[in-house]
Amino acid sequence: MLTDAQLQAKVEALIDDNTGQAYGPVWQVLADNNRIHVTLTLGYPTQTQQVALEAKIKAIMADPRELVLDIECQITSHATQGNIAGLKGVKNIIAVASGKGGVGKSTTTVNLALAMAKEGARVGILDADIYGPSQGMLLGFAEGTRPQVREDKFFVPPTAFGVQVMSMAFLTTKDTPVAWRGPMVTGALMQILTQTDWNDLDYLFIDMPPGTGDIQLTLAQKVPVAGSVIVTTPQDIALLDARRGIEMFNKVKIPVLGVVENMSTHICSNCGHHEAIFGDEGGASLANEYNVNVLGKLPLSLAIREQSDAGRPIVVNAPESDTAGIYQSIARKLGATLASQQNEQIAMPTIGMSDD
Ligand SMILES: Nc1ncnc2c1ncn2[C@@H]1O[C@H](COP(=O)(O)OP(=O)(O)OP(=O)(O)O)[C@@H](O)[C@H]1O
Repeated sequence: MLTDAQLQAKVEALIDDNTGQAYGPVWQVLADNNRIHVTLTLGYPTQTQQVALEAKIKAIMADPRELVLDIECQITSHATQGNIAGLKGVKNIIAVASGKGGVGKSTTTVNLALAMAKEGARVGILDADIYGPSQGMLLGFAEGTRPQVREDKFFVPPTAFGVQVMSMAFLTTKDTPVAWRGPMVTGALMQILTQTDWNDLDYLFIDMPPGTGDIQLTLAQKVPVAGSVIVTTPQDIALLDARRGIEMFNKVKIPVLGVVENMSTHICSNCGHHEAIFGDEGGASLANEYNVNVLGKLPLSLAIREQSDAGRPIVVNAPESDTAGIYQSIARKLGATLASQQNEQIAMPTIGMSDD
């Protein structure tokens, strides 16, 4: 039988799919004659990998004793740009942005947020896409949904599939935002952000307005963000726009945690053939140029659109599908990338609603 130290060395050398590197000393192994108890402590959630990881550990240990694996997740709060005050009730804000409209930013945000929740994190979504708020529809909220207001002071975010959600659309009529100009939009969004009673979130995803204009820049300066994700399609023009997105975040010193390439291949619904109709590897060349990772690639898929339109995004509607698996993998990589930033927020004041 292997000793604890030998078992420990084996698990430490295992490669973490989410980082591409060996796990290292994040394990605790305690074995007796019948049982090997392994505890893995990570800075990001990875609940959906439990079964696969157990199988991997069993295979490398080749030991007849019973294996018990506990995965513990300790998500810390990461520094914000310029160390601006964080948001009460939220450990990390992740901005999801695109250089231009219609590339699937909202669809990606909702599926990523739901995937992160499935991995075991506490998650929220703020729909800041003021001119086309769609999170309410994507999550199946009835039209006219309004948040509760507690003590005349703060909004209680409605929840869908365990995710806390706030949207300007919950507070306005259909025509309101169109008439607003930039400063009103950013003012209103900051107000919603800080006056919502976010309940103990590990990650708050912000569905940013598309583009890289004044509104986006102001938000990127004011919202206390831990990291950003750029959604792009492989077409050249979208890539050009995505560059502006990356440059905007670089300018305000928000880490770009990765690029998600959406609608990257078309899967024929008759024969299952994959075709890169918008070209290949666009996201990868963008990521190389700016030294950021491609977190994953989503196919152009009828199921993604249909299930989004029906208010049940694919991650909850078809959790066993290959596509849902891609979102899960992206969510884990995103969490792992943020955790690897090693820039923990140290006892900073927070902004937001307080009870006094
Ligand atoms: N991978 C995909 N496969 C098929 N359809 C998709 C995919 N991603 C998004 N869509 C569809 O494309 C349309 C635009 O997506 P979405 O609203 O998410 O884009 P957006 O970038 O947020 O747009 P906007 O600029 O309006 O905010 C939607 O109808 C959505 O269902």
